[in-house]
Amino acid sequence: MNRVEVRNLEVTYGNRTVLALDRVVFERGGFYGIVGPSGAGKSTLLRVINLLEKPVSGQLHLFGEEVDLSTLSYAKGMPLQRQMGFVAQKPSMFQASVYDNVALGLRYRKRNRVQIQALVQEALDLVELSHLSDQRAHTLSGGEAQRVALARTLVCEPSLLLLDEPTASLDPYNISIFERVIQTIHRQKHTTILMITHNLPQARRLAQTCLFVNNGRIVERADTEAFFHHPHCTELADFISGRMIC
Ligand SMILES: Nc1ncnc2c1ncn2[C@@H]1O[C@H](COP(=O)(O)OP(=O)(O)OP(=O)(O)O)[C@@H](O)[C@H]1O
Repeated sequence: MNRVEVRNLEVTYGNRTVLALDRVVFERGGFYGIVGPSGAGKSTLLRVINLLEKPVSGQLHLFGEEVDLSTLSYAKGMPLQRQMGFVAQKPSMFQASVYDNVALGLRYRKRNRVQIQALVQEALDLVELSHLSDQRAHTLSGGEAQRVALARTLVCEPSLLLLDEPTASLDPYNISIFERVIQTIHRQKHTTILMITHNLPQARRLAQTCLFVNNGRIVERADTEAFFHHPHCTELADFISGRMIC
């Protein structure tokens, strides 16, 4: 996979512009933390990249292809979307077993039964939930369900993993498993990861580069160490110290 590059992006709701970006590049294999106050436009950015949002204007360079976002057809978007994985804050489980939930994407991709069994087993082992394979997914605890959602995404081996506050509702035990899994995937598969989080220590722990989004713009971007230790703009300094009034 090549870099992900967004250019000339404008997203509006009614007459309000909620995201306006000239250019942002995410290098292949990078782990990016996206932080910023509520309503800044972080989720909108991830939805645009995941082709779930049709902006007024914008170009996307994705998996070596140039995409005009405002005119993108379903037929062109679908194969690109299949190379991405998305985990949101709240997992939604299908009314089926844990196994079937994780197998779903592989069945869409027409993998054979033996391959599916091996890959689902591997994904459930990774999130430490093999023992719940036969359990109905809608009976899982919130933390277990989120780990199943992660397994369901990773089993399809996405080149680009989009995470939108994935651990916001989890307890420390589940957070540590979730973090360990995405670090492993990043290290072993060189998956590009974009993660929105309100948990600043988490962004510091995991991300190589952080971006600060405020009022629909990327106001600052830096290596994680510099981002937290030497913020350039006052808004970021205020945000990090908890002084920002949203
Ligand atoms: N479908 C929609 N219709 C109208 N306004 C919307 C819609 N989706 C998002 N918005 C608005 O766009 C702005 C950006 O929303 P977005 O969800 O991207 O923010 P965010 O930075 O992810 O916030 P949070 O951290 O609270 O999740 C917000 O003001 C939100 O109310």
